[in-house]
Amino acid sequence: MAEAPVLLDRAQVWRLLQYADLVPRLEVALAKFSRRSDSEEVVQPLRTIIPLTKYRGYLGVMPAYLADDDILCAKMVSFYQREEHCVLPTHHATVLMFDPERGNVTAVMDGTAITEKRTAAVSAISAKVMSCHIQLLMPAQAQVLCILGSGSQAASHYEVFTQMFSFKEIRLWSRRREKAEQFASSVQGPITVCSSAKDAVQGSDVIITVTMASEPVLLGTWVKPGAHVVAVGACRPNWRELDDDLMRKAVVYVDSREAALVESGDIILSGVTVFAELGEVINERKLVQSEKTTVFKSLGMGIQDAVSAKLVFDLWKSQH
Ligand SMILES: NC(=O)c1ccc[n+]([C@@H]2O[C@H](COP(=O)([O-])OP(=O)(O)OC[C@H]3O[C@@H](n4cnc5c(N)ncnc54)[C@H](O)[C@@H]3O)[C@@H](O)[C@H]2O)c1
Ligand SMILES: O=C(O)[C@@H]1CCCCN1
Repeated sequence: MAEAPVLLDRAQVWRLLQYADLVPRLEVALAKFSRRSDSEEVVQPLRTIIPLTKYRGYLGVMPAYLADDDILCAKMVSFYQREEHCVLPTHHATVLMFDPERGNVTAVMDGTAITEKRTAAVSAISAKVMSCHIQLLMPAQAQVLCILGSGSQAASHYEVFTQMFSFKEIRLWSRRREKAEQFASSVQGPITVCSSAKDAVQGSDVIITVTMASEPVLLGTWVKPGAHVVAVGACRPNWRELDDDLMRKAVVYVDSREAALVESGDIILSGVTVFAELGEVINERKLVQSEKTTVFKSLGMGIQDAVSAKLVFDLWKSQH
C-alpha cells in the first residue's frame, strides 16, 4: 500500500519556497519547455478551463510531466472576478504531486503560495533575461519600477523584484487608493503611491500589471520607449490589461505561444505576432531587439508549478 500523501499548508509552502532556489529552476524549465526537442520529455497540455458563469469565476486544471526530472503534478486553480467591496480571495489553488512510476499521490500542497511566488519569479526572469541580452535595462540603468494593482501578485512581485534588482524608485497604483496605501504600509522598503495609473507609469523603466481588469489599465502613450512591461493579468481571451497601441509598438514575448494564442485577450484582440517565448530567449534562439519596448505576456504554466512543488517537497523531505 502506498503511504498517505504528505499535506503541506500555505505557511509551510511559503517558508520553503525561496526565490534564490526557485529562479534558477524555473529558468531551466522554461528553457526545456521551449526546446521541445522531445515531446515526451516535457508534457504540458493546454490548461482546461471550466467557466463558473453564475459566480463570475473559472476553474483551471493544469497537469504537467517532466520526464527527466521525474515530476508528475497537477494544479487546480479557481479564480473569480469579485465586486470591489468583496473581501473573499480571488484565487485558490491546490497542487497534487504523483509518483510517476506507481501513480499514487505523494503530496497535496497549497498551490496559492506556489502560484504567487512562481509567477513573480518568472516575471523577474523576463526582466533579467531582457537585460542580459540587450544590456539596456536591468539592472544597471533601470531606475523606476511601477506596479499597477495591489493584490497578492503585487506583493510577490514587489518581493522578488526588490530582492533581485536595485530600483531607485518604486511606484504603485491601484484603483482603490486605500488598498494601495495599505499595501505600501505592509512592505519593508520605500514605495510611492500614485493617484493615477498614468502618473505611475510615465518615466518607468519596468512596468508590472497585476490586476483583475478586463479592460486596458495600461496605455501605450504613457510608456517610455524601451521600457519592459510584464503583463500578468488578463488571462482570458476577451480580457485586456494593455491597449492595442502598446501591444502593436512592443516586441511581444510569452511563456507559451500555444497558450497565448488561445487565452490572452491582449494578444488575440490586438492581432499582434508573438516574437518569442521566454524560453527561446534563454536558449538564445531568439535575440532581443534592443531599442524597442518589450512586453512579456505571462499566463502561467503547469511546468512552473511542477518544478516549484518538487522543490518544496524535496526541502520538506530533507527536513523530516
Ligand atoms: N500569469 C500568471 O501566471 C498568473 C498567475 C496568477 C494570477 N494571475 C493573474 O494576475 C492578476 C492579479 O492576481 P492577484 O492574485 O494579485 O489578484 P488579487 O485579487 O489579489 O488582486 C487584484 C488586483 O486587481 C485590482 N483590480 C481588480 N479589478 C480591476 C479593474 N477592473 N481595474 C483595475 N484594477 C482592478 C484589485 O483592486 C487588486 O489590486 C489576476 O488577473 C490573476 O488572474 C496570473
Ligand atoms: O497560471 C496560473 O496559475 C494562473 C491562474 C489564474 C489565471 C492565470 N493563470
